[in-house]
Amino acid sequence: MMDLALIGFGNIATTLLLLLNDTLDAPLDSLTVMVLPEFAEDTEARLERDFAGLAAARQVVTSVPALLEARPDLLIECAGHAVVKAHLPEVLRSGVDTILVSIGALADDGLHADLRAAAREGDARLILPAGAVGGIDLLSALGAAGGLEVTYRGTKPPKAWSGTPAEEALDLDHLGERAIFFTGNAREAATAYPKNANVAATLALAGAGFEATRVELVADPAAPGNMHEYEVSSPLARYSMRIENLPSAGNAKTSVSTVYSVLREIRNRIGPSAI
Ligand SMILES: NC(=O)C1=CN([C@@H]2O[C@H](COP(=O)(O)OP(=O)(O)OC[C@H]3O[C@@H](n4cnc5c(N)ncnc54)[C@H](O)[C@@H]3O)[C@@H](O)[C@H]2O)C=CC1
Ligand SMILES: O=C([O-])CC(=O)C(=O)O
Repeated sequence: MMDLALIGFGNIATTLLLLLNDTLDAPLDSLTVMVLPEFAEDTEARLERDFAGLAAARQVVTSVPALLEARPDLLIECAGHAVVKAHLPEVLRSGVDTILVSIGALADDGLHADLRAAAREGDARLILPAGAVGGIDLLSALGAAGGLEVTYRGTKPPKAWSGTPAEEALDLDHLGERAIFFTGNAREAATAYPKNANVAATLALAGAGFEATRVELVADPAAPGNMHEYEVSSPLARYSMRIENLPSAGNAKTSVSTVYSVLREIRNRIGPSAI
């Protein structure tokens, strides 16, 4: 049915494989998972324990050349910005269609250009999923007409901002009320908050670009989840969006809907129709 490869075996990857296990009509031909060497043994054990029925053949690798030997039809990057830079040019140049989840990495214009050139060279496609946000279809369509104004606000409970520069501005453990700790553009947000502002980059890429997309980041002890709100004004349409996402059990920074967005991309590639 498909030779699937993943880079990363964290929250998104493992949840995605559980979903595929539950929803695919037929097993994958093969599943190749690339992890850091220190996680190889545990990952092999987990693949055999939980995903033996998901793919006819399963293997864990620790390098891109080993991954490419499996000749995957589709690769899903769910490992982080550093992996996008270090490994995806080679993957795309080798002709492997790639779903890039850590979209904020594309705030680096040079890297984005390299990836597009690699995809052209390899006759591969670089696929950017909507991830944790919605309305990307309309935003991207309106973008073609120009004249877009986009303002985005990302609000999460304080603990989702731990380990980020928000800690320098706020006492996240004792935050009593909502606090805006970042105001700037999408490039600054995606670069400074690589695990929390991929959505800002997605909106920028689909719409008005990294400089023109205004961003506010907020910690709120009363937030019902990871919230993404944005307003769009264009000569053709105006709309606003407010999404309250359930955080992942395995990573409070990442919304569960991100995994379903990747699942949608896979299903759209293997089903008889796409939506
Ligand atoms: N586009 C979007 O809307 C969203 C994007 N994301 C991004 O997706 C990515 C994955 O998110 P999660 O699964 O929640 O994170 P996670 O931290 O649970 O998993 C990342 C995994 O990548 C692995 N990894 C790191 N470097 C590696 C390497 N060189 N080779 C192989 N594996 C490596 C880590 O060991 C870890 O298991 C993150 O970059 C996150 O910021 C998350 C949510 C929404
Ligand atoms: O944009 C990100 O990096 C992650 C995020 O906010 C979410 O998953 O809700």
